[in-house]
Amino acid sequence: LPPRISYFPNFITAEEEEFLMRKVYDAPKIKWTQLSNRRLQNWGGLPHSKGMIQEPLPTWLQSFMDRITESTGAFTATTQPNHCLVNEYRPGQGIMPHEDGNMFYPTVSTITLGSHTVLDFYKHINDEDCDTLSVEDRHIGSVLLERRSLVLVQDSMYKTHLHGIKEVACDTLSQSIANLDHTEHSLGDQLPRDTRVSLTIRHVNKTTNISKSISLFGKHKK
Ligand SMILES: O=C(O)CCC(=O)C(=O)O
Ligand SMILES: [Fe+2]
Repeated sequence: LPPRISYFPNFITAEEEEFLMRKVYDAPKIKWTQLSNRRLQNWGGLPHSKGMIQEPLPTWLQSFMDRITESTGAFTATTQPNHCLVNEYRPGQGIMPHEDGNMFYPTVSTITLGSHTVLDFYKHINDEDCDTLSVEDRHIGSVLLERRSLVLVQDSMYKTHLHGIKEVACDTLSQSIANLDHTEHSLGDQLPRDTRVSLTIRHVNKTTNISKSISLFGKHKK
């Protein structure tokens, strides 16, 4: 795959995985947003092009975000992760190919809990010679995300490629899995999916606080 993807198997222990799962499922029901093909939780504020109104992150989450910063060097002093999106996928659920966009620093880090998945990468639809190709013809490779792993997607893989997860209940590992040698699995393995919870940890470029945002949205008249 083009630069760059970094894969860290067993980034967290089984106990830490259980701890994080418990924290996610202990969150109040109102914290969940139900989409047609998955559920999600937002931590740190709602990303918005005018600036994310920052909310304090719980310490259980902040400590894992700090570990990513300290152990990977993927974020700089001024681009510390400040946002976490929790996605829950049941077997057969996924996410359409998309780009994460310029609200975020061009690094995304994802911790996978509960089940593996396969993250697929595609050439961008705006690429020359690409506009006539089908989605499958634009597929350039995939990464197997095992439970407890961390993956970093940076640079051109972030900026000029799309990523997505197929809506299947079982993955058959093919040649297109770029990190197969760094996993516990082999070519041809069939891996049924269980419920997967992912923590997508990013730096939101533009942030604001509540008083700044009130004036930003024009409600603050003197
Ligand atoms: O669940 C994942 O690993 C990917 C989530 C994702 O791409 C997103 O929320 O933008
Ligand atoms: Fe994404």
